[in-house]
Amino acid sequence: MRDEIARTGVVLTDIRKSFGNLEVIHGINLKITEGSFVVFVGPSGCGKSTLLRMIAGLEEVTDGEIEIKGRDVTDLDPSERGIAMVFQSYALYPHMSVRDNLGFGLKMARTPKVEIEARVRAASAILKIDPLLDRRPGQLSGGQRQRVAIGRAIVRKPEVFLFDEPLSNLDAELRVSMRIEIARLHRELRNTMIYVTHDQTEAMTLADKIVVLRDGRIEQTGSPREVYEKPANIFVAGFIGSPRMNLLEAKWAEEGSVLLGGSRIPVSLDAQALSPGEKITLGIRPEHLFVSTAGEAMLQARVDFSEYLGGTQFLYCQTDEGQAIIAEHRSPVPVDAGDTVHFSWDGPHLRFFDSAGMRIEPTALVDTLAPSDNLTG
Ligand SMILES: Nc1ncnc2c1ncn2[C@@H]1O[C@H](COP(=O)(O)OP(=O)(O)OP(=O)(O)O)[C@@H](O)[C@H]1O
Repeated sequence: MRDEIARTGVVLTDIRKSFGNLEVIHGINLKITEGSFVVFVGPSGCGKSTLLRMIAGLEEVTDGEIEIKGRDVTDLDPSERGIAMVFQSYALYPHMSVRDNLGFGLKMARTPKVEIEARVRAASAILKIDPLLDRRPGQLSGGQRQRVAIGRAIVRKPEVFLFDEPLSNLDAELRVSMRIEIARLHRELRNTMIYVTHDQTEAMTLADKIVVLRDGRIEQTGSPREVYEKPANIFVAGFIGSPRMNLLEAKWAEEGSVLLGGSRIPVSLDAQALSPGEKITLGIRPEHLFVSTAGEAMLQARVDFSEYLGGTQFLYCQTDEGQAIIAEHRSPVPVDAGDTVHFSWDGPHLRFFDSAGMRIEPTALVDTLAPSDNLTG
């Protein structure tokens, strides 16, 4: 028990938030291991920023408790919580030099001058911003400003770093390099980091654990591999991954087969809870659909659009039954808009969801996999 408390960076217990009469966070429970990198993702308005701001103390909780490193901080001021937050807007003081921006929070906390200087030096060395220390924010590029904003968080030596879409004002190339810097920073500092983003790649590459939110509730928490390979439900399956997982409406036929359109397709699913004729959704990722011959195909579709991206090609198709599917086509065989294509897949890549949208664990399938093939991440 003691060990668990020591290792727990942040604990949210039954967190609720209302604005006026409108409840937007509906009882969130989450344990964040100390030193881990947790990313909140979800559609616009699902409550990512509100949750982060409540952890920061910038927003009051309506109900529930927040603990940081075993200490109840629910009613503490932001400055007393041991957190530092990095915003999308950088929030730097325009009239101060970078050096003064970095040291300002410490100065306000009456930290001795030598200590401030030492911490500013250490942070600027970590972020390689030494040559910028005497400039003002207006004389910096977007990436440099964000580096200063991160530096300002580092000098405070927080227990927990909170990032609210820190890279979304940067252009694509800079986002990639800053993303790598943030990953490096986490590896060096080993602090707990909680990060809100819209960007799938940031979530997948930075997170130890992804928290998928929808409408103020957690849909799933898991490693990037878990949420990608074993989505808990149709919502997560459709949200994680770009392009999204194909979700095909089908009917359970009998043990070992489903009806997809007019065809009976063999599946390795031991679903005793399903009865013949019951609706079932098949999930298959674009990269797992491959162009095959008519004889072995599971699916026939017409290509509406084709996007050629060099290393790969996305085919946007309609099945004969009018279901939209996206396939990632990597073979050298050319496929163009207007073509009719036969698709197939390997059974283990298929995911199954019941009529309530929850994933059905393919027990029979898992039992027959070798341990090294198991999908737990
Ligand atoms: N100050 C506020 N007053 C009233 N409603 C608010 C306030 N702040 C947020 N909300 C509402 O709370 C819900 C969650 O908002 P929040 O900003 O946390 O979502 P988000 O997931 O961060 O969205 P986005 O990805 O668009 O930034 C939304 O419905 C939003 O309209």
